[in-house]
Amino acid sequence: MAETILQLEGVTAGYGPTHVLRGIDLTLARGERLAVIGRNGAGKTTLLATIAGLTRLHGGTIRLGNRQIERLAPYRRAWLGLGIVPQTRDIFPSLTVEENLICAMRGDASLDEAYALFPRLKERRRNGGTQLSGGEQQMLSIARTLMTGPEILLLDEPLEGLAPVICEQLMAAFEQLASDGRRSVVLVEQHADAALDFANRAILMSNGAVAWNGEAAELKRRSDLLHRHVGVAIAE
Ligand SMILES: Nc1ncnc2c1ncn2[C@@H]1O[C@H](COP(=O)(O)OP(=O)(O)OP(=O)(O)O)[C@@H](O)[C@H]1O
Repeated sequence: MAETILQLEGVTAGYGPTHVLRGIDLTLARGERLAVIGRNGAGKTTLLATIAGLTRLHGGTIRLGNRQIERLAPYRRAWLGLGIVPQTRDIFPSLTVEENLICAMRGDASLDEAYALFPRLKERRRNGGTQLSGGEQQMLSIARTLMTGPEILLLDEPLEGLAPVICEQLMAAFEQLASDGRRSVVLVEQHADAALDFANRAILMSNGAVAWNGEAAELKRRSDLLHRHVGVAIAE
């Protein structure tokens, strides 16, 4: 059985005094691809943000490998191998593409690898952050997180608002990133069909809790669950 790389137990978290996550238990194995599915406001972003240390933790534990990390600052979690690509992308608009990448670079990360994954970024390397299309900004946000050398990549709705052709390119890049089985990927996505095709495991979130946890392929067949928790049916 693959080694457990991330484990949440009884995690309750939110913003200030507000509780959004209510007792989350979750494990992630090395090389696993986990899809996180749920309606707007279910707590998907809050789950990723809590793993990355960006919310107020009210209770529970988070282990990364054999370390307990729930009290560590976000930058220390990043050093330990957690990389988050936020829904807001958060690229530095006054820096060029290359400068955005260089300022995140750690260890043996290389620009060549980032450019091999997203050749479009190489073409745009001297452009400022504000001169990029939405798809290019998303590629930059992903590539910049990769410069930190994450073992776990947390992707928050990376396809949101992007044209189908760009979505296909991004999904192909995720496939490539997960293909050697060393990196784990957690993908929060409204496009449940694309997320479930990519993932091997999935959770359904509802009202700040995990309502279902199992094989992604099984969830794809469970149109009753998808209907109830997401309001969509996936074409056969
Ligand atoms: N900064 C914040 N301060 C207070 N409450 C927040 C904050 N961010 C989110 N919330 C609340 O937390 C709940 C969960 O939000 P969250 O963004 O995690 O949901 P989500 O499943 O990611 O939804 P979406 O698909 O719309 O992004 C919502 O009720 C939301 O209003």
